Amino acid sequence: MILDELAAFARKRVAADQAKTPLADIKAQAEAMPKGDFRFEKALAGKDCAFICEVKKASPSKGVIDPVFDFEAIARSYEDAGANCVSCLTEPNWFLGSDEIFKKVRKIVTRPMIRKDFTVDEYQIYQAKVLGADAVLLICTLLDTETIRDYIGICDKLGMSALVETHDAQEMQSAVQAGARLIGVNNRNLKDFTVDLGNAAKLRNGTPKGTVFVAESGVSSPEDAAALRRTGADAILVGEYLMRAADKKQALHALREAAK
Ligand SMILES: O=C(O)c1ccccc1NCC(=O)[C@H](O)[C@H](O)COP(=O)(O)O
Repeated sequence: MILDELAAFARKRVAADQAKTPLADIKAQAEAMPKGDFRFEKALAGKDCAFICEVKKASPSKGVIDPVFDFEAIARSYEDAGANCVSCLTEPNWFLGSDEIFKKVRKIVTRPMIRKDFTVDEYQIYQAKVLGADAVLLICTLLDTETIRDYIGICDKLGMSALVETHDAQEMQSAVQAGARLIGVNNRNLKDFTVDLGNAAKLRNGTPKGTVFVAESGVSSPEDAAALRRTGADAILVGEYLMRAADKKQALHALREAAK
């Protein structure tokens, strides 16, 4: 399964990074920074549907999405379009992302940013903080409940948000038990890449009151955004649709209008 490969490669990357900068050092760097104010989750908790706009060149399911990938121009257009938050992939092998891209996007974007990677080690949370991230992704398929709780605890100390991603009822239960405040439902099945926008609707009721609920993946039209909003999404994470849009400002405007 691709997720196992992504996780195995993430562990290798962590080992290589640790050889250069040990855990104690990256942790000290992160803890010396001003504590964040959880602005990622706050930015998604308004009364209107919020949008997390993603910067990604490629994905395992789609291959290369944007061969030109002028990520600085993309970042500028998301900023100008009023994205509530920005997601930036740093996974290098399948998504063709990098920490360097994240840092450059960070310089352009004033909105809260999530470092989108496959978190398998606490090291990556400290690394994300040092990169300037406001949030990290914790995928339930890759982490047990206890580990998710521990990682949320690390994020809390740093003032960062944790977007805890689920795909089924069991994972939703794990996210809730771990104390997640920001829960995503991935509409894409990461085992076979099929997309079912109904997945978010199916799992919406499993989230406790006060949780910020994010519908992730598979939005390919304003009608999709409208449907997800009707199911109770507080926020929608959109990647490919915006990446392929020639006019990102207009595309985000249309999604926002539809989700009113
Ligand atoms: O998108 C994939 O192919 C994929 C495969 C394996 C693990 C994760 C994957 N996607 C990561 C994402 O979370 C999406 O980039 C994100 O939800 C946006 O999805 P979309 O709007 O469909 O581009």
